[in-house]
Amino acid sequence: MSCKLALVQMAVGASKPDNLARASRLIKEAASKGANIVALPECFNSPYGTSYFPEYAEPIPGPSTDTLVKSAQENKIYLVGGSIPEKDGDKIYNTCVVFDPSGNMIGKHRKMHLFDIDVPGKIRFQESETLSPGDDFTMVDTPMCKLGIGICYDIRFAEMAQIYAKNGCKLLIYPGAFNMTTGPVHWELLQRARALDNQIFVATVSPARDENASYVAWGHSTVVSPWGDVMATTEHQEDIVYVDIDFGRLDEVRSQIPITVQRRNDLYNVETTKKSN
Ligand SMILES: O=C(O)CCC(=O)C(=O)O
Repeated sequence: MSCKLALVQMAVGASKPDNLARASRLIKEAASKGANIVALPECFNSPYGTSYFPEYAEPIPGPSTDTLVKSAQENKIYLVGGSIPEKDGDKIYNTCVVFDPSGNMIGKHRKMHLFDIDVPGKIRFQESETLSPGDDFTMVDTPMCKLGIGICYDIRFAEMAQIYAKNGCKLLIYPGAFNMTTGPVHWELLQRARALDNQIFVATVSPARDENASYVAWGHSTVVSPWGDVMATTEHQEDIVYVDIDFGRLDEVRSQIPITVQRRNDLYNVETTKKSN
């Protein structure tokens, strides 16, 4: 089984209609090059920042997801819709919605781990000032593979990726927007770690860098293989990263270095503690 994955590293600005139009145009371009799974970056319809989230937030379904439905249908692709600030009652979430080629919503992930960090003199960011965390793992079945979805800071939590891998996900997609402090050292390292630990494919999709934005994104959307090597990547400008994924590679790596069956689950185990709803 194989797929052609496209990561749309798009420029995001202050105008929501412009962001939506740009996303639609780039999704179409990716599909015209043969991609059957297309992924957008975190916060693709809004600048990234806690003061912007309440202003740009909208319900799901809403205008932004309506645009995504149309793009998925018109281009007959699986669409991992980056993320948008989602308004639900008096709460706002950072949410990724996944559509099938008929435009059906087949997954909805609310960022589980909020990006609250403080690196003195470098970066302080507190998503929890305006966002609430989601409480659900998001695994999506496609004919090509089961996908696991996380958003940005979620990638720092190894347990989440382990639970996805344990449940049969072969490709993890993290729309994300690292920054100029953590990006250079942590962005690629984290995705290679998640890929190598779990022997799965990992993809990250960033917005393009805007030096004038209040939050400057690192860029470097990337795909890593189960062997831990970078299969495809880019710099920080607007770009589309393409990669052909052969899921047979995953079985190959797992049989060569069989850590998945060598785990000492008699001594330790990673599992969800979430009670079912
Ligand atoms: O973990 C990091 O360094 C960056 C995370 C981030 O930017 C986010 O979660 O949106």
